Amino acid sequence: MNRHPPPDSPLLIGTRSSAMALAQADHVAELLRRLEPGLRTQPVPTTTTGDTWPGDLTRIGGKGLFVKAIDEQLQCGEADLAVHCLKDVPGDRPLPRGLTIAAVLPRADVHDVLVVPEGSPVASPAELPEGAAVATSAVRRKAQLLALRPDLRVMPVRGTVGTRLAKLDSARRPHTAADGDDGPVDAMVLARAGLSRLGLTARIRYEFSLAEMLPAVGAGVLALVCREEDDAVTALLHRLDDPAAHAEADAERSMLSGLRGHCNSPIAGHCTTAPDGRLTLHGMVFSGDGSRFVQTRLQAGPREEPAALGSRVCAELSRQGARQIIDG
Ligand SMILES: NCc1[nH]cc(CCC(=O)O)c1CC(=O)O
Repeated sequence: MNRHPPPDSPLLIGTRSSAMALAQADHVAELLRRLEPGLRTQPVPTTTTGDTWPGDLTRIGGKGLFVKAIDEQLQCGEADLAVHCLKDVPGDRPLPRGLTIAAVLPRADVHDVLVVPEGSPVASPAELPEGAAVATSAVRRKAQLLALRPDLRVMPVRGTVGTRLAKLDSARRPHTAADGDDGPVDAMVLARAGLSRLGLTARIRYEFSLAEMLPAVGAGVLALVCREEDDAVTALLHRLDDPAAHAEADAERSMLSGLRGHCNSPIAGHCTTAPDGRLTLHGMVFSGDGSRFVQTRLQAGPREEPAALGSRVCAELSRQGARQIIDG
């Protein structure tokens, strides 16, 4: 089925209105123009509940809120495709009805990085003073920070990457009860991929190794979502699909959904593709304070589907006691 008439109207790209989301939508528009030089696209920015709510996201439905509003735009025809950070797409439930991931773009860098306030001499986690405050709202990052440095005080932080950096740099910022922030911090953990999309990699002071900080499931992956019935858009987007990144994403998300990892479980997963195409999936599940964890790293069998690898890693983590650690 073709898109709603008129057929020559621009392809509408549903996106959040944050700078990172707009940059991602722009990037996809550029890729589409390279495929189809005559194609016109138009971003349709939306401010989601997740963007406007200043407090703890778990109280209003979790970080799935960022994608929910955009998915609704797609479902009701206000947008023809959406660009989602796969990391933000909930792993414990199927995509909304009628929507499909038509493509996964080549994967960006998956590493988490440490950013410090402008002028701070700190160059690594080891150089942070005893009891230093580090900002992140990701339970996965918190657990792994505490595993590295149990003395750190991990502080919640919300907002777009730009807002977070502004908070980091303003040593004395007004405290509002609603935002759950607790005064100045010594450092912040962010994803390299996000900073890179904003042209802000100069702010990176230290890159965590994968052994120090295993990434989130879907880290660095942009997923292009559209209506399943929209054959023309599905076929167009499919031409942008990166099969290796797609397979890695499928393996990681299969592990995540198997663990029924709701958005606040400290779960990390990273799948890589060997030159011969064989996938290896490393999965970890942590207790909230990082003091306990289970992990496994398994390679796919010769003809094993990515999702089957994810299930096997999930089963092995469960065998090691992942469930008890998640339920705490
Ligand atoms: N939760 C916000 C979010 N979603 C995706 C990215 C970065 C890009 C990526 O890893 O895909 C970020 C920012 C961050 O975690 O620092």
